[in-house]
This record gives sequence, structure tokens and C-alpha cells, in this order.
Amino acid sequence: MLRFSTAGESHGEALVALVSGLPAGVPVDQVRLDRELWRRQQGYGRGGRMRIEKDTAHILSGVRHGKTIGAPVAMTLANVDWKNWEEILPVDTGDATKHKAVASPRPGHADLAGALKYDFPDARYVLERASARESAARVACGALAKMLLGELGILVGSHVVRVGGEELGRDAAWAEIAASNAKDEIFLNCVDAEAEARMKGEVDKALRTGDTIGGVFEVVVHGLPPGVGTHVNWDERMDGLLAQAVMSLQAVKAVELGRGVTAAESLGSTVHDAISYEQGDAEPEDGGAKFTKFTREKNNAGGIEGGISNGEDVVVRGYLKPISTLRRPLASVSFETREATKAAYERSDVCVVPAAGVAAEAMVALTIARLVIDKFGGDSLGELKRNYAGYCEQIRRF
Ligand SMILES: Cc1cc2nc3c(=O)[nH]c(=O)nc-3n(C[C@H](O)[C@H](O)[C@H](O)COP(=O)(O)O)c2cc1C
Ligand SMILES: C=C(O[C@@H]1CC(C(=O)O)=C[C@@H](OP(=O)(O)O)[C@H]1O)C(=O)O
Repeated sequence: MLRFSTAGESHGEALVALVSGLPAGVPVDQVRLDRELWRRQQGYGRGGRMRIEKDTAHILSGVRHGKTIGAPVAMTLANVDWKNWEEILPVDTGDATKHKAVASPRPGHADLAGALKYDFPDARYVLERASARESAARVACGALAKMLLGELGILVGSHVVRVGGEELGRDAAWAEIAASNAKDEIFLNCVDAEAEARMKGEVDKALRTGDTIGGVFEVVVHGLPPGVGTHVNWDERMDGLLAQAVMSLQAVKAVELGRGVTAAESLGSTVHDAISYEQGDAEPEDGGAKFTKFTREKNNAGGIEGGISNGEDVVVRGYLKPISTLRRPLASVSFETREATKAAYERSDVCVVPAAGVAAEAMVALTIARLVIDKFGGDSLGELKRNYAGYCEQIRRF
């Protein structure tokens, strides 16, 4: 089974990422890995920290001569900011005299709930791990999952569909999303320049007023055959696994599959994706590997029915609340005196929708890769590919 975990504090020495369950022989491209990390650092509205960090993954194990060897892959990502925190957050000296307290909890962040739970006198150690700095390690893990999926022709990308009150008022085709993701400069990762300019206006407004803003990203999985995931057990359904994976990202407060939200207020006749059948035995142009004669004209289901992929693009949206650290802080209470004060502010992002989209790509890729490995098995990439090709042929001949 494909598994991954992360460790590391936001201002600690490094993040650690561990992925196990990848078959042997998956090509690992360091440039692609670091590009994924770079993409997560982009986006209009990020704060001062992103000018300090330049994320790169250092592979410690599980990869030899550019390919996985079937063993767990361990990676570290250095925190450049550590040099500014080394004295404040010593790992094992026991010297807490330089501790820098986060003295009043920020509404919306983990500060208060975490301090109460772990019995800390302030929120420093809570925010250190609650911070979305951790999502960089997830992106490193997800990059490996993407490399595996890429070997099977399964691609994962994302784009921004809403910032605050401004939205992309139309659907985006996979080719547009892929082109937006391939750009050398990622502004808001919206596929439409006009909509992106409106979204930028929303970020500017929040910046000017000392406020923050949320939005919606969309992750798309392209090229996944029907039949991955299952309806037979609740905890093996693709929809449930994707929802948990994306919801687990910092600040994501709702997850939508396909048009799940508007479907709730619409009639079945307009929601469900009518099925048609393409006649004839002609070989499809792409070599036939993923051809199915059953087709849909629209994809409101977001590529999943009954917890199983149906062969259409898998479409997952994540809804982000506005960032909780405000330059004009909300009311809070001092941990020490219990008197009314303002919530803590050091520095902060104002808008992170594009970055969260990239982190969600990683979570979706890891989830899909897990289900693909579960279904097709194989200790080597060659074995996995043979099994995969055999299944795709079965689908083609159905
Ligand atoms: C990429 C990214 C960057 C973030 N940056 C900040 C930030 O600069 N300041 C902040 O208060 N929250 C930031 N957040 C959100 C917090 O990490 C998150 O709200 C907090 O951990 C509490 O978790 P919850 O919102 O999921 O309940 C960021 C989230 C993401 C995905
Ligand atoms: C470091 C990252 O995001 C951080 C996530 C974050 C939070 O509270 O989630 C708070 C900020 O950290 P700092 O207080 O050091 O500026 C962000 O910069 C990152 O995305 O790599």
C-alpha cells in the first residue's frame, strides 16, 4: 500500500517526507520534483516567508541512479528561515530562555484549541506544526506519486476558480489547465486572464485593508481509466478518500466532487451525465489503451460514480477560508493575563489559493496512486504496467 507521512516544524531545521509502497523502477526526476515545490511557493498574495525559502527536496533513501528501488523514499526540505529561529527554537538543549511566545491566540488558527489540548502556556509550538509549511513536504511526496501516475499516462493539475467574490465564470478544459501549470511565472494560476485580473483586485483590496481572503481551487485528474476505487466498502471509495485527503489541507473547509454543491439544488434530469454508446469496432486514435465505447457529454459527476472512477476527468474542488492571521487583528485574549487584547501578528500570507491548489494536487495524486497500486499491484514498474495494460485492454473489449 502507498503510504506517506511528514515531520517538521515551520521554523525548525527541516521538513521530513517519507513515502513507502512505490514500486521499483519509477524514474525520479529531481528537476520535476523541485518544480512542484516551486509551484507551491507561487501565487499573488503570499507573505514575506516565501521570499526567504527556496524549496528543494534532498533525497536520502529509496532512489538509486534516478529510479526508485522499492524501498521507502525519505526526503528532507531545509527551512532557510531556521537560521533566524535556531536560538528561539532549540531542539534539544533544554534552554527555553529565548522562547518567543505567541501570546494571544488568532481566531481561525490552531492556536487556542492546540494550546488547551497540549497544555502549552502559549501557542508557539502549536503554530509550528499547524502551519501550512508542512504542505511543502506533502508536495514532495505527491511529486513522486505524479511521476508514477505519469508512467501510466495519468496526469494531475490544478487551477484557481475563485478568489473572494470573483470567479472564473466557465469550465476549463484539461489542455488549458496543463498550459497554466506549465507557465514559468504563476500569478494566480487562473486559466482566463480577465478573470485572473478581477481576482487580483480582490487580493489587492484585502492587502490594502489589512484583511485576508480565501477562494476555491480545482484539481483535475486526466487519463484515469474507469474502475479505480470501489463501492463495496465505505473506506475504499475514491470519493471519500479524496475528500479526506483534500480536506486535511490547512484552511480547506469544504471539498466538492464534480458539481456536487449545485447538484443539491438541481433536478436529476439536469445533473446526471447521460450515457451514450459509440458504435463500431474501429481502433481509437490513441492506440486503444483507454478507449471505452460508453461516453458522456458532460461531467457533473466529476469522474466518479459509486466511489469508482468512470473514465471522465476526476474533478475535485477545495474551498479555502480566508487566512486567519490579520494585519488588523481580531479581538483575542492574552494567555498570560486573560485580558482582552488583539490577536498575535508577526507576518502572514494574504491569499494562498494557488499554493493550496498545488498542495491539493499532491494529495489527490497520492490518493489516486494508492488506489492504482491497490488495484494493479506489482513490485516493479514493469509489473504494474503489464497489469495496467491488461486491464485497459479488458475495458476496451468490454
Ligand atoms: C499554502 C498555505 C499557506 C498558509 N499561510 C498562512 C499564513 O501565512 N498565515 C495564516 O494564518 N494561515 C496560513 N494558512 C492557513 C493555516 O495554516 C490554517 O488556517 C491553520 O493551520 C488552521 O487550520 P484550519 O484552517 O485547517 O483549521 C496557510 C494555508 C495554506 C494552505
Ligand atoms: C512557510 C509557509 O507558509 C506559512 C504558513 C503559515 C501558516 O500559519 O500556515 C504561516 C506563514 O509562516 P510565517 O509565519 O513563517 O511567515 C506562512 O509563510 C509555506 O507555505 O512554505
